[in-house]
Amino acid sequence: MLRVDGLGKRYGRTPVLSDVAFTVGDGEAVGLVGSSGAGKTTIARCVVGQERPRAGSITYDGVPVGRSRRHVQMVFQDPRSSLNPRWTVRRSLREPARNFGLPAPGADLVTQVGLDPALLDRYPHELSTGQCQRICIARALVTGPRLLVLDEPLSALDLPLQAQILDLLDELRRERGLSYLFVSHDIMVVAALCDRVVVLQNGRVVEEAAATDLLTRPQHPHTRELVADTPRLRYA
Ligand SMILES: Nc1ncnc2c1ncn2[C@@H]1O[C@H](COP(=O)(O)OP(=O)(O)OP(=O)(O)O)[C@@H](O)[C@H]1O
Repeated sequence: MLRVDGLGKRYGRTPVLSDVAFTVGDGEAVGLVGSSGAGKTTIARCVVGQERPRAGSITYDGVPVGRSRRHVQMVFQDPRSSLNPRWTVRRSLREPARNFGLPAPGADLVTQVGLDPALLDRYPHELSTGQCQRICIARALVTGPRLLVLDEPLSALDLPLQAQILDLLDELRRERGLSYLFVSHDIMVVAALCDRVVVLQNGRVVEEAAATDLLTRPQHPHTRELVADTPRLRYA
């Protein structure tokens, strides 16, 4: 289980996170929503150990996250810029395995994310954005993680592709028993994938609820705003 407790962070004198606390249970998908600047990416980066919080603790199964990197992996917003343009897909997938002294992944990993293994010898510029995001998801799976932190993984994609990647994430979670911390400004996308949602405003948690309750009975005014601001037709 991921446990975030009393998390605080400042950039210079500006506080960006204050006393943030939540958990992500085994096999659970938790959404982190909030408008731009709420602190979502900062939390995601703290969870994967890319940022050091000023206060609080983040543990995975009781171990500080900095020491459980293999089990907590991240998928970023812009798949194209998060792949090395000079590396083939094969190399991008081999690198995390090498870092952790694991065997190089085979073609089956590429198949699992819905791609043709022939793509292993291609470069990112030869792939579509959707294919790049599938490769980034595959890359995050190389170390056999238990938790994926997904930071706006759909925002570079058009709507039909968003739905496809959501389906893939849902399937991978069921097959592998993964947990997700899914960061998004879009409460509908989060509700489509997640069991539980944490709502953030100005670096504070203002509401936490089951995904279904959040849409039908939002409690906090900011949650109501987020629900009202999102087009309702998608993923219905
Ligand atoms: N490296 C940094 N230096 C200074 N301020 C930063 C830095 N990174 C983020 N911030 C500020 O911290 C606050 C939270 O940013 P963060 O990116 O975590 O929000 P967010 O909810 O992910 O927003 P968005 O949806 O726009 O990505 C913002 O006010 C942002 O300007």
